[in-house]
Amino acid sequence: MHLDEIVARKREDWSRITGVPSLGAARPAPAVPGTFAAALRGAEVSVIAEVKPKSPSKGQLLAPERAAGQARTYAAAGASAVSVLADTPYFGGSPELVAEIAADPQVTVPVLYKDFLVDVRQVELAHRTGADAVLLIVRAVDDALLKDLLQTAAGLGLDALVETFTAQEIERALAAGATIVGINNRDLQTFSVDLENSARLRAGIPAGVLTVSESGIGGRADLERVAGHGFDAALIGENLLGAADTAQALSALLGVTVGGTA
Ligand SMILES: O=C(O)c1ccccc1NCC(=O)[C@H](O)[C@H](O)COP(=O)(O)O
Repeated sequence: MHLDEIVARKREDWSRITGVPSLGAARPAPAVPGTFAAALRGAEVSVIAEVKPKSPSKGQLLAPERAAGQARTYAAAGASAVSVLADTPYFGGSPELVAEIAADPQVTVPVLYKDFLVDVRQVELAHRTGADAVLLIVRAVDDALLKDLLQTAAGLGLDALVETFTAQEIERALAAGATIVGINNRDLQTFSVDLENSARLRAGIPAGVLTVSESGIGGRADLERVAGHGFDAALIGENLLGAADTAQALSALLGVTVGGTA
């Protein structure tokens, strides 16, 4: 199930939805613009840890009943932000899961709403969950819609992580006004992962724009490599979720041991 198929299904689903779905509960405090961006600044390289219950390439990664607690574990172990899948059919998440995590007082870090956005109403839905930021995938939309999504997010106080895979997509992201640009190491058509993609494309992003290397990042050596290429943050899912002890795996990745610095 590659990106084109996922995006086609999202378009079809949203063409049938009227209005913006209600989440059945009052959303928490309004989003504060810049919260997610601020969390990525400062540290040598920040980690956005992902709550991804399953994936098309790897199948089940996290038992559904453990998904909400996983965000707490990540926040306690030093993640700078958490990314939570809102997509149900392919990734096993939901907007309700994002809302539960965003409302959890023990999740003390910003929350990224992770879905395949093809309609501005999805940004409104993300806002209702209490998330701090949305992911926008350049390849999934045309330039006009990308701008609309970015402007809608900004109008609601949400930051946007704009995901790219090629130099041309980086240009499109910047032209649309992106201030946080992600470079995916996973080719979403073939699922092959190559960390060199981040290294190759990093120079195309000007100073002042926050940068995130996404996918396929494993141990401390990978994170150091990403930091060495000047990235502000790394988005990491599978390699943390596959560890026997995710808190310990994240601490090791960040170079800290419980109670001190490694
Ligand atoms: O993760 C997948 O298999 C996938 C398949 C199709 C479209 C998107 C997909 N992943 C989206 C992501 O952005 C990753 O979940 C994220 O970058 C974290 O990657 P990883 O650390 O490799 O889990």
